[in-house]
Amino acid sequence: MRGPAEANAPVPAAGQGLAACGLSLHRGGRQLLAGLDLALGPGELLQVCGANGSGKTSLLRVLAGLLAPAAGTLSWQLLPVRGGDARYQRCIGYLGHADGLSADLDAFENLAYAQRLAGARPDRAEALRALRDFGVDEAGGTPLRRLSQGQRRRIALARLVLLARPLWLLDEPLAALDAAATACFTSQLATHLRAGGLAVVATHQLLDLRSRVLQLEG
Ligand SMILES: Nc1ncnc2c1ncn2[C@@H]1O[C@H](COP(=O)(O)OP(=O)(O)OP(=O)(O)O)[C@@H](O)[C@H]1O
Repeated sequence: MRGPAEANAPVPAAGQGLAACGLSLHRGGRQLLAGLDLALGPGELLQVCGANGSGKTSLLRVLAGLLAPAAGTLSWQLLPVRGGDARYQRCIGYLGHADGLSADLDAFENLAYAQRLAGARPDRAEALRALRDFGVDEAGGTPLRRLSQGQRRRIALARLVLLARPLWLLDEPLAALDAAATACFTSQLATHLRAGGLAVVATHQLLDLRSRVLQLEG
């Protein structure tokens, strides 16, 4: 059942979680965001929709600290986020259009690398569980260059779950996924939210979960 997704719903007061205040952004000579406020608390999902070029990716990159807005501020857990903020970066699970995986490594090696980068000890059993959750455990030993785009996307999503960051910022997570993988991802996202995680998802295909929806007009 689709939850009550409210388009451009009123923004709750900023508090624990992610808050953006007065975000403005120009790109390619166009104003994409003008004084945007948003706040997201534990267990909340924001879906960002809009036509091609309306600014979904740009907004996610601003929220991830990868792109500086022309104006506005960002805060996380009530503290301001500054460029290159390591405290904030450790809390984000960011997945862009590109999967950010090495094509020369297999899934286990990619996941182990990601765990090491995150300062954790690689755990093959945990990696196997995450790959199994996305139905790609049997392909786990194959270099990614020999896998399909959808299989690679599944592995990138398994990495997201494995790293267990509280704030997910996801750009078109359903790209290249079939119906089974879409259902797996939706279930994993619901589990993340139930556990108090937060998520901002840019999508052309609304997820069947209780959420707020931000419609960008571009
Ligand atoms: N690197 C860049 N330099 C200059 N302008 C850019 C750059 N990347 C994007 N833009 C501009 O920003 C606008 C918004 O792009 P963005 O990728 O955020 O849109 P989007 O809503 O994610 O689109 P899509 O649905 O196609 O993924 C684009 O129309 C483009 O004009």
